Amino acid sequence: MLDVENLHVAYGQSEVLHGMSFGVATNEIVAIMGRNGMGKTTLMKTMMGILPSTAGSIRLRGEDIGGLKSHQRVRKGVAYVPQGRMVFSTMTVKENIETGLTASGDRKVPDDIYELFPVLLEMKGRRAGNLSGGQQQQLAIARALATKPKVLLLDEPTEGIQPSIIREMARTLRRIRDERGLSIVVSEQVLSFALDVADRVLVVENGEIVHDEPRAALNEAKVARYLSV
Ligand SMILES: Nc1ncnc2c1ncn2[C@@H]1O[C@H](COP(=O)(O)OP(=O)(O)OP(=O)(O)O)[C@@H](O)[C@H]1O
Repeated sequence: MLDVENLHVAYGQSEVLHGMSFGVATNEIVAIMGRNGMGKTTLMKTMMGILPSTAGSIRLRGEDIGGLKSHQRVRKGVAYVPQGRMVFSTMTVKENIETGLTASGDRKVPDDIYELFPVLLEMKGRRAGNLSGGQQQQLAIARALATKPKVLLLDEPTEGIQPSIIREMARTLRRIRDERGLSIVVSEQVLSFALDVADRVLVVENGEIVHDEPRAALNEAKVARYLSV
């Protein structure tokens, strides 16, 4: 579904991704793990077209999308839940979700989005800024799903969220994958969440992928060592 090959990204003269390659299959959930500053956000932003790459390719179902602008990538089926959620705090919950509809062409928020996140239906008239962190994360995911994506990118969705909600989020993401046949790429520092949610775990260290293993065969101790400072 998604193929990243030899991706290089730099801020000015300083290269931070040094030739990353990986693929994500249809229906697969891949967790990209790594400590702060290792390049996860840079990778996510580059896949979404927010940052340019200096070399390499990004293909969606074989089509090179690396030259497209973000909004064009959304129309091709890539959706993004940024770090820190970035909901529009003065807009209502419903209005936030509706911003995703321009890409799908739907005129109203599909019922199945509120079925996934009943709390958003309850709160659809409230300003997003008044929601809790966990509710805002659900809203950011709902907004992304409103674009009807094939690939969902989430940047550190568990950041600042309490453990019970983190477990629920893992279940919800697997349900989204099962029901919609999506591919999901999630960057993460919390190993227990990655183990709950992912089919495959990659580790990024200093802008390179240093570990890539299916969940079922994962050497947890080795991954934990990469994550410890
Ligand atoms: N705007 C920028 N200008 C210059 N360097 C940057 C910029 N943004 C990030 N970097 C550097 O790029 C490297 C990768 O940062 P990135 O934010 O991608 O890491 P990360 O793994 O997502 O970390 P975090 O978990 O803190 O988000 C770091 O060394 C960081 O200092």
